[in-house]
Amino acid sequence: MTLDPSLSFAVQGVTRRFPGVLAVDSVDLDVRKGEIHGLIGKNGAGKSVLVSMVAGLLAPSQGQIVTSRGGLTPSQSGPSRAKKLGIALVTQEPAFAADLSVADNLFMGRHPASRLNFLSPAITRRQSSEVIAQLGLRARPEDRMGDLPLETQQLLAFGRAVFIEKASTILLDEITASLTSERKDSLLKLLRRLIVEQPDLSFTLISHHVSEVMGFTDRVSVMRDGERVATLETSKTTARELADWIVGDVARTEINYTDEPEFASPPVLTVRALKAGRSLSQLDFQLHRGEVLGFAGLEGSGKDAAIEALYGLVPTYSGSIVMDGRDVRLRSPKMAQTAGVSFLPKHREEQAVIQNRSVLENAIIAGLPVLTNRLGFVRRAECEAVARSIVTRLKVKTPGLDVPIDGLSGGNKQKILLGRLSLTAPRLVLLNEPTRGVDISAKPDILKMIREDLSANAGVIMISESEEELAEICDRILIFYQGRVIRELKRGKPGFDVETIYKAIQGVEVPA
Ligand SMILES: Nc1ncnc2c1ncn2[C@@H]1O[C@H](COP(=O)(O)OP(=O)(O)OP(=O)(O)O)[C@@H](O)[C@H]1O
Repeated sequence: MTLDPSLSFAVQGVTRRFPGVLAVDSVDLDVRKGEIHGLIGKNGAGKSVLVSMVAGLLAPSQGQIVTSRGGLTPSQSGPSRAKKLGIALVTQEPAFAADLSVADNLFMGRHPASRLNFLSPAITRRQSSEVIAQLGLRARPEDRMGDLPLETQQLLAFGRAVFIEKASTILLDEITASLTSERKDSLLKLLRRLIVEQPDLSFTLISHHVSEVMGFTDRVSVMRDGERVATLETSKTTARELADWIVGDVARTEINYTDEPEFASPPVLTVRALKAGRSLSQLDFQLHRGEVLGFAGLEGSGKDAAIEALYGLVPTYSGSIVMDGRDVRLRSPKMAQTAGVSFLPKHREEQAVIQNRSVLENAIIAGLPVLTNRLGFVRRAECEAVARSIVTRLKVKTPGLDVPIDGLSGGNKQKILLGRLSLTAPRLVLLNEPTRGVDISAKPDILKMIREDLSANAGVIMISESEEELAEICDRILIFYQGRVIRELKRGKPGFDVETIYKAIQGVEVPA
């Protein structure tokens, strides 16, 4: 295992398989010392699996990762080995102990090497203050980690890797995704400053943003379907060219066009000049019964704020929301439900599944008001009939109605949650990533159910990270970019294809 001294690490013929999935397919990749290397590709392209192998969290099925201090192979891998090689991975969800202080977290696991090298609390406090200052954060070494905003925690995880572990190969997995734009800019500028100060460092930056990669990297590698399809000098390429590499040339033929749908009835929802949270600055649109409308955009583009405002989760919104001709104020989820809105949140396990409760209870909870008699007792037989009909109609695989929902697969849980959405006969159904974390076999059933059942008597709005999925089931797609809708795509019209959706989301110019 030898490495060209100009390189920080080399991925050589690396493959990673999971049952039924070839996540990374014979990838070769060189990352140089002193460079910021972007890694970009659509969802599921294999970026995270690749960097997880470089960080020793997953062993390659084949191939090796080589650094100047040694390598990682199918038989010799592991996070502590990667750490010894000077590799650190920073992710969106830092693994900190919420109850410990910032200083304790930053120095966790760094045992004194000798009595003379003892890390006294005064030293860890002082060094923590220095890290905090380098990152320009508002925090103190003694603050409880769990009390700090996630953004601060993420930056501290970065600070630990760079300033305390002094790693030389630093992998950043989408850490810019949830940062405010000022924080993002200052972090990316800090990367450049660090590289100038320490030319042996390298940063490998996974990002979904073409503009970010164009603005802050030296070279960029594009992943598609598990393969590295290109490595480009950023200064010699354009955003358009990069987007072309990401999408590939198969996209245009994937979708079966149908005629442009017509919706003659009055709209169920009219939104005017909606402004909500930090990210949504302006939104105007109408939605009809029977229509499935996609919201597409990068994180922070305003699409999530829009859907949350429509479910009463952003009480400070401004603008007008008219449902079935009536002006409504949606200051709380309760008010939204009363107005006829149902919502499927993105974080199913934390926000929608009732853990340790049965399939039956999870299936009927939204319908309790109509399944309870005048004395307040639940009508058991009706509840069972409702739950059974959800299970049968959506082909939910469960050993019974009374078993805890926890044992069901992600796809089967999601079917239960989607089934219960229609119990209140909503006029507007909001779905945030309905196929997130769902096994592949359940996806077609879920999409069919959205298309055929949920939209039968309601207007449906759906957010999805998958352009393919949006193009498959939506009638119309609104493209959000930097807080507003920059493009509307209609089924049956030119541009209703994966390539256009992807480029429009990235703000890369596409002909209208
Ligand atoms: N633990 C796992 N078990 C089975 N399949 C997996 C596992 N982890 C990832 N995959 C699959 O490997 C493929 C590549 O996933 P990966 O997370 O690397 O994509 P990505 O490019 O990072 O996407 P995203 O941008 O959405 O994070 C996908 O098909 C994914 O479903």
